[in-house]
Amino acid sequence: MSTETIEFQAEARQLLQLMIHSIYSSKDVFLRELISNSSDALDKVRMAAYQDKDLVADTSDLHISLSTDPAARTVTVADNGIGMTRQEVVDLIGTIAKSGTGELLAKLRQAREAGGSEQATADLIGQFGVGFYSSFMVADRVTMVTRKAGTEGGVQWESAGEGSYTVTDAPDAPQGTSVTLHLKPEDTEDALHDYSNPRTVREIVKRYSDFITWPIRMAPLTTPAAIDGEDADESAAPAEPEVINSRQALWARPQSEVSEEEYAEFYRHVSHDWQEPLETIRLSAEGTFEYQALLFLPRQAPMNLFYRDSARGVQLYVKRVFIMDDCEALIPEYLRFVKGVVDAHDLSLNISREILQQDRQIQLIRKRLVKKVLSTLKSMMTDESGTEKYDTFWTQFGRALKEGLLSDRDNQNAILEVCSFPSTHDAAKPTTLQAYLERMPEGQDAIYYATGESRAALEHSPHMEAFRAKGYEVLLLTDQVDEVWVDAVPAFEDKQFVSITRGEVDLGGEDVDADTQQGYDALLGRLTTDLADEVKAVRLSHRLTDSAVCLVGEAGDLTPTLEKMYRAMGQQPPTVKRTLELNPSHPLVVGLRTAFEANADDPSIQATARLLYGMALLAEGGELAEPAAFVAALSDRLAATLA
Ligand SMILES: Nc1ncnc2c1ncn2[C@@H]1O[C@H](COP(=O)(O)OP(=O)(O)OP(=O)(O)O)[C@@H](O)[C@H]1O
Repeated sequence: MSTETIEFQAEARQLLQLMIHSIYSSKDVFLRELISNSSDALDKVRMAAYQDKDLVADTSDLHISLSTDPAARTVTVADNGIGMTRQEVVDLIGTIAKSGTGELLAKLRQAREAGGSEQATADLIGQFGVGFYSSFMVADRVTMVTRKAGTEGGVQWESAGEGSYTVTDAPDAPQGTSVTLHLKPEDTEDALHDYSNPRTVREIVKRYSDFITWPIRMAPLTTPAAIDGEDADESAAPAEPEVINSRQALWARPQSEVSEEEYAEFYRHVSHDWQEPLETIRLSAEGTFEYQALLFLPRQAPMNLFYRDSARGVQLYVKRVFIMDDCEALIPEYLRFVKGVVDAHDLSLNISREILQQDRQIQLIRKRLVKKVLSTLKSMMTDESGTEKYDTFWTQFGRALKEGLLSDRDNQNAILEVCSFPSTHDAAKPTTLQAYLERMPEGQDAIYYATGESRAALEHSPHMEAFRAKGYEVLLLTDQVDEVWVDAVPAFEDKQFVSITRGEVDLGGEDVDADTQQGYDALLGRLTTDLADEVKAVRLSHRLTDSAVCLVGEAGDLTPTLEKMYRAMGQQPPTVKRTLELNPSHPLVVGLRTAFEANADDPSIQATARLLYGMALLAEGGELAEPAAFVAALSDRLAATLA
């Protein structure tokens, strides 16, 4: 196959355009991205050679080499790592195969059209982890030559970052990948430095990639003639390539010697994030079973946090040797946003993913990581100097963390301790459960909550009336996961979670007296028959003060929101009938009883029963099955009152 011209996939093209016209203040980061890719490629070839003894790959001198050519205005980042096949080049470089890409691009466009801040746009772009494409921030043409380890013959890829790229055979390509950037003119005003100057390159490597464990070699200039800033001693013998990174694993260095900036750069390397981490967590164990971990909480949720393909887990090293990315066995799914590295000293180098799941050491490490993450969250939450970090964390990752209430029973309480929930106490700020308990008035002995689709609907639902009257705070739970965990978590600090929309409530108020109850028995029986298709029963209510009616479920029943969620997923859950509760002191209910007692055969009784049921649905923010029938019945009733 000779030269082929191929169009970039539409999303890739859009993203490239954004990169090219990028307003990133720091264009230097392209180098970090390329070095990071090379480092990954070296990790991969070492692992591949280890796992497949027949692989014809050269792993004798794995390294990254940088070279510049000031005259030609190029800079090249090369590695002798895993490389790519022709098909991989097309699939990995020409397309973006991440779920959520379309939505994020749409958000970006909106942000731009709305004149959003440059930082906001940059943060959005950063969520893509644009890696290789960042080359086009500094280059107007990029050439990549690559050969997959263990295969013959390579390919050359080239593009100006416009609509298409070319792929050509490169029979003599060495193992690995070499990326050459044909640099745009220097433009200091636009923070576009002269990346063909070795000194500039060296400084950037020191700043961003010092910890990379592979040697990064800087080739000497072939023309030592006066390069601005580079000490050229013409009498000296031709210099050897020089290793310019210190190669020290951050997690193995004493904590006091590692700067925040170094942690931040390392975080960017492992996470592909462009921002700083929100929190850095270190832990280590010595003795018979030794390991170190360096974990990070990101500042922003990745776009695919709630997609199935969301990568999870931290990197696993064994005695400084990279073993695998995304090691799921080390981190439970609900902590999938945690990034970082675990370096275990006593594992076998050729441990597989399957074996890892059962390895006792790994299970122990995982247990400790989880506890440490949760205790870190607790410190963030109770930090006396402010809870901004915790607040950011909760906004970004609270939804994911709450999944742990279902999947990690052992840590249920520790998770509850670091959760926050919107509540009726303060519309602007969610509350912790501890704070809720502290505010509980005398006489309240449960944690009350309501689940539903929006805060507004819950706040105005009739179910809330008696609680408001009593001054009891109610948690307003509107995330999908809330519908599920509330049934799985019995209590917090001995206080039960009680739904205000399910079961009978007894707020210790005045009971409906026996006479009233008796007076209503016949009507309740009749309404239960009339509404048999819609409700389980009709009874008098203890929870209404202002409204005439409301619907309540039984504890453990599917809630209306859950039913809807199942339907949205294409399932057909059994329809759950609820109980209709009437407020015996409401004029409408009193009037209905009078009408019923006057003439039990009056057809308007049944019509009113249906209207009451519809009203109860509407008041809680629900949807009527037949809105037109409801409206027809309502206009009939209204017309009758005017006649
Ligand atoms: N030097 C390289 N050697 C081998 N494969 C590479 C190299 N550079 C890039 N690739 C392949 O191309 C893919 C895309 O690279 P790119 O930099 O765009 O994104 P990424 O590194 O996967 O992650 P992110 O998009 O989060 O930065 C990589 O995942 C890798 O498979």
